[in-house]
Amino acid sequence: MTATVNPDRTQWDVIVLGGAAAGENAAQYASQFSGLSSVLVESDLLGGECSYWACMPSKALLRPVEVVDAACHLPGLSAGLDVDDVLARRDRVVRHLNDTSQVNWAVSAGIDVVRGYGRLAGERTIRVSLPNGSTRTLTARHAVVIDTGSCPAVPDIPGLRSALPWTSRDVTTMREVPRRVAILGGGVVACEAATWLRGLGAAEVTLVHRGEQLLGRYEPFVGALVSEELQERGVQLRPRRTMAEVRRPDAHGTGRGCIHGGEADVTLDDGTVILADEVVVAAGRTPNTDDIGLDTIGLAAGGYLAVDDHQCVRGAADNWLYAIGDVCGRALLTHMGKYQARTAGEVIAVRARNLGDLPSAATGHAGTPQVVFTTPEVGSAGATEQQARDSGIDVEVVEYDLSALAGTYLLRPDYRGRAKLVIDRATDTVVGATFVGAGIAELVHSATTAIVGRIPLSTLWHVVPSYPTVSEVWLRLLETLRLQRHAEHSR
Ligand SMILES: Cc1cc2nc3c(=O)[nH]c(=O)nc-3n(C[C@H](O)[C@H](O)[C@H](O)COP(=O)(O)OP(=O)(O)OC[C@H]3O[C@@H](n4cnc5c(N)ncnc54)[C@H](O)[C@@H]3O)c2cc1C
Ligand SMILES: NC(=O)c1ccc[n+]([C@@H]2O[C@H](COP(=O)([O-])OP(=O)(O)OC[C@H]3O[C@@H](n4cnc5c(N)ncnc54)[C@H](O)[C@@H]3O)[C@@H](O)[C@H]2O)c1
Repeated sequence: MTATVNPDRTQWDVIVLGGAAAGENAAQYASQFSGLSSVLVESDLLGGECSYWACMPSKALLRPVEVVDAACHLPGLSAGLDVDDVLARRDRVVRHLNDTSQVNWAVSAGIDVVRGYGRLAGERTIRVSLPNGSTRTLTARHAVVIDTGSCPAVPDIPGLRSALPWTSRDVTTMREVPRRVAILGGGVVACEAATWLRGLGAAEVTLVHRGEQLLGRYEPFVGALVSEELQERGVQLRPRRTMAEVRRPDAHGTGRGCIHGGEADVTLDDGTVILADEVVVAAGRTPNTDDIGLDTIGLAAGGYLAVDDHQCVRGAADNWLYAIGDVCGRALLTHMGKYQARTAGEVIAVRARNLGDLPSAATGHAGTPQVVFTTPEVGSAGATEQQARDSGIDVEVVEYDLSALAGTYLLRPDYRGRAKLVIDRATDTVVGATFVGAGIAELVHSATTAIVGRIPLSTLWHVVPSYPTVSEVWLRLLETLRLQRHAEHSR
């Protein structure tokens, strides 16, 4: 949809470059109660990666797989899925790649939208290449916010690029399910994609990753449990490996989400060959900063934009330049980008109107939550044990087998899962929590609350979980800790 903005207007108080959900939040929070005017400059769909090619379509594909899995493990039930219907629902979830409702929201919030590709052209100035080939120069009275996001990193492996592999955009918008898939990567995108590809009928799915364990940024038991379950579902794992060469003589561009040509021969670095109908690259992200005019303000292109806790870009004088979302590299998650955006928007309003104290995004990052929607789910908040130790915390840990709860037994009799808390002995508060298992996604917010709220364990004892729910793990963890401490003191 084309937004109607006076074509002769050149100045706003705030310009947001990149109109993902975070950019929308930054514009909203800067303008809402301050009277500041704001404009979003967007080259593609308003709403960004999350709405159309990442979080929303991936979760739309994963949910039916999870429901079938849950039903198949509950005696008395059975379930099946219709792939065409699942893909059709995914298309509805991404609104058939139409951003009209997002543009309508922006207009109703008093935020202007300019369609085109923007680049910095000096301080507080954005030059936009418009779809009709002309350019338009916009200036900001107060601030420019960069929310240009990230794109898939494609490693420099011989033959990989010319094989036209699928990236996250193809695998989330897939129109057909390849029979044999070779995935490069062992992180969140790779594990989630393997789950839905296999769940939707791919016969052979192989994950090739260079780490010791899948999901290597989490507590070690996470990768072990997810690997076990993926393997039981027939996914082949190739840890400590990479692709040495990809040969696909008949690669051709058939469109996003369609199989990009003929068979691919994927040779691994140990010489084994995998035959695949599609190759998926899920090997991390690259920030979109290589072509946004950073050189015009003396900043280097290509890297993440380092920011302070007001989301102000380091190295740009006078607090006019902010960065939010993936591009600042703090946490590549939609909800954290939106948190950074709310902070940046309020900081801009406070600075423009001399309103006093500046909000900071430090506190929320200490509890950074994430849910990985594999089967089983993985949920975490705050630090892992290793991260806490590395930051100098005197750490105490406690773990609990989630299958021992009445709540999880009722979910499924063969429940498998684990929970772990990382505790700061000095303050007797939780600084990190990790859960793996079915139905743990909604537990994560309780952990985030405990961490960000620095709730002492002595108070957590009075936060009584309902019976029989998975939340009872909180009580069991405290009881296990109590036993541990008793044993420690009696030694
Ligand atoms: C497959 C997948 C699944 C994911 N699932 C989840 C999940 O479940 N939960 C979660 O929290 N996170 C998830 N993520 C991560 C999440 O998608 C990203 O963290 C989030 O989308 C980043 O948002 P952003 O604001 O940085 O920008 P993006 O969403 O990357 O959007 C940037 C926008 O800027 C525009 N743009 C870029 N350059 C310019 C320019 N020069 N001029 C004008 N416009 C420009 C782009 O067109 C785009 O619209 C997932 C990621 C992937 C790949
Ligand atoms: N549910 C969610 O919250 C969700 C879902 C998807 C993505 N995301 C976010 O998107 C971001 C990107 O995810 P991702 O999985 O692409 O990246 P990642 O950085 O999490 O994982 C990259 C993986 O690729 C492997 N790898 C990289 N280069 C390789 C090579 N040459 N050979 C073999 N293996 C290689 C790494 O070892 C790692 O396992 C993450 O930060 C994640 O937080 C979040």
